[in-house]
Amino acid sequence: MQSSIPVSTSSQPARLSLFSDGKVFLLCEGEFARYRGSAQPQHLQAWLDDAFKRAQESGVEAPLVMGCLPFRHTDKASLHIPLKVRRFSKSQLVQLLKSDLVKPVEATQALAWQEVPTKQHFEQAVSNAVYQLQHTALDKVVLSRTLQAALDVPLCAWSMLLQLIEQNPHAYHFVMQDDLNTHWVGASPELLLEKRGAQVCSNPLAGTAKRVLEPQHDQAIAAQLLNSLKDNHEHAIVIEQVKAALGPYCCALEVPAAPSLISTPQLWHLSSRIAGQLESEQIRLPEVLARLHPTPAVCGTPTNLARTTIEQLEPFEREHFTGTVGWMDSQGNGQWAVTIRCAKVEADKVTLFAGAGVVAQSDPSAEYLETQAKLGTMLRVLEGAR
Ligand SMILES: C=C(O[C@@H]1C=C(C(=O)O)C=C[C@H]1O)C(=O)O
Repeated sequence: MQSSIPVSTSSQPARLSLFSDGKVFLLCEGEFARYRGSAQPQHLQAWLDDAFKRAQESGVEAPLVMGCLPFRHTDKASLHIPLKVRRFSKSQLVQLLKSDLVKPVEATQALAWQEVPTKQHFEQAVSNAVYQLQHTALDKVVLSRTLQAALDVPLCAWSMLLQLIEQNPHAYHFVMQDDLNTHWVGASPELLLEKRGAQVCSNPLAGTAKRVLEPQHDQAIAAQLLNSLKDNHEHAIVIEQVKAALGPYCCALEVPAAPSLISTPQLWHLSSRIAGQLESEQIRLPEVLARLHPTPAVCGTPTNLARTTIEQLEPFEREHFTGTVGWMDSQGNGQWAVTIRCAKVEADKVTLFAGAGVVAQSDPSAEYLETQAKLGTMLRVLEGAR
């Protein structure tokens, strides 16, 4: 069976990737094995079992798998087992980035952003979705858009990471190298799944409002979000599905009765931290991830109808955007964040992504503004990263 597993074994010390939960920063160097195969859990698990065994036999110390699982189960996963994993605190990593990893680029370039789809097409897509939400079984769908810019001078993903850490200290930061010239960089506020022994945790976010500088007005916006029927409806749909996905694996599951508020520098979100105790520690993380992903925070409900609607209405490929990014050890413990507030950085192009949950009461121009506010996380970074 070995030949059907897409394995590559190489040692390219230049390969670097990073994942953090805002406290511990895992810097991964080199590559013992790479997986560019199906994201289906049975394929993934077969590769993981084999690759971890070979890594241990070859003397890789405490091997981890790192990488991204795409939005669509039918797209390819991008995972690797690094040769070496180093753990840093935030201040240690920032120091390392400044002294070693960040290459200042002399020429600055003003990025000429192109909206894909255009504002008009995005708002039209939201209107079409609202019609379907009012007339079909569709309950919620998340529609997204991109900003794309050509690059005269390559962007340094590590320099972007440094800005992200400084501007968004409380986030899941990541830099993942997809191929030699492609990095995914971001600071996600959303935990899809964490597993430590038999303890699992998920912290879905859904329901968003843009923050303002004036503190009293900002608090009023937060209070309005907490009381908004539309946003609570969007949120409840996600919580129901996360509960249904985790429930069968757990002997105990704690779900807050109502959402609370969390903030990023730009946004308020409705948040629910769901904690569970697995019936058995042997339950495999990839299987639970596959059951959970995609939640209606990034896809919609019913899931298949939402997926079809997204394929009909979004004129670009999401690839890793709204997938999941993270790490797992050979015991199946790990952390996986939702791949949002991110950029795909290629040699000659950068793409930013953002989406918004659409329900029957949605207003197209408000959803456009919500995506614009979400794009602000990466736009702010690009102002200082070159
Ligand atoms: C899809 C994104 O965000 C998701 C959608 C949210 C919403 O609709 O309110 C909130 C957080 C995320 O789950 C994004 O940031 O691009």
